[in-house]
Amino acid sequence: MTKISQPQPQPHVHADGHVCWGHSTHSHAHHQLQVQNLSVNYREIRALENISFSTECSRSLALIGPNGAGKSTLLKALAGLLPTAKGRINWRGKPLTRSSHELAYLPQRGDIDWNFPITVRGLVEMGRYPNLGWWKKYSKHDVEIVERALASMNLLDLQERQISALSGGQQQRAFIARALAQEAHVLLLDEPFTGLDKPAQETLTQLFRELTSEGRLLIASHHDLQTVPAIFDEVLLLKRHQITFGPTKEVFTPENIEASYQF
Ligand SMILES: Nc1ncnc2c1ncn2[C@@H]1O[C@H](COP(=O)(O)OP(=O)(O)OP(=O)(O)O)[C@@H](O)[C@H]1O
Repeated sequence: MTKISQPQPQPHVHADGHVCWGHSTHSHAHHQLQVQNLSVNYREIRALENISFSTECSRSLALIGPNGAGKSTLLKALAGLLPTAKGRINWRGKPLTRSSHELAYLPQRGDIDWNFPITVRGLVEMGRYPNLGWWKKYSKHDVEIVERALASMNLLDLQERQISALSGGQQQRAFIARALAQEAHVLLLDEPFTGLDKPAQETLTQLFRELTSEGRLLIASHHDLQTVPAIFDEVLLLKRHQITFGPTKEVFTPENIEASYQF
């Protein structure tokens, strides 16, 4: 059987200078994520009510709000891990589904079993699973992509190490490398900065810049209000319902923060 080689996703520059990550076969419109009137329930409890926003490739969006505001719920709904009670989630004009290879979800650190016996390389190779054919055999192309993902996260020296034997920052990098190996366009990250020391936070901030500059869309829940303007260009303030959404410079104001946290 002949394997038909897939075109590789890569950054594309639009006529207006905007960069989008993806395949050359994708439409030339900016890759947009549109969330319309989204509500999510846990059984009879409504966790999110009427969320609407629209963002696109090359952006980094922070989900901000107090404990229980619905940040993780929104990320899980975007990842297709929770059913929506109402509303729509569209990516590039079509409903976003869990099976989309273009989307990678990184759970909260506490939700990951760090003692699971797997090496860094094994974890990153898992990122290729959705892209493999039914015969589940790695091609040279898959190996190259795994190598590239390990290299870009500076993990080549640690690739044979068990994930349980990494520092918090290294573990975070290993999970992001898995998302890169998946060649995901949209990265959904649940509290990626939590538990990282200052140097690791700075490295992750720099990595965010690199990922958005090559046209990916990053959406992350975030607790440290001080660092929001330096890391994220858009903000969605939540308290089960939507307080506000927009560019950080415009909507990340003391009034809106207070409305969300009710200090
Ligand atoms: N599995 C579940 N079953 C029932 N209710 C849940 C479940 N998971 C979360 N909830 C509830 O949904 C609401 C939103 O929770 P969510 O975890 O999305 O908040 P969050 O903003 O991520 O909070 P935190 O900052 O504490 O991580 C909370 O009231 C929470 O108790």
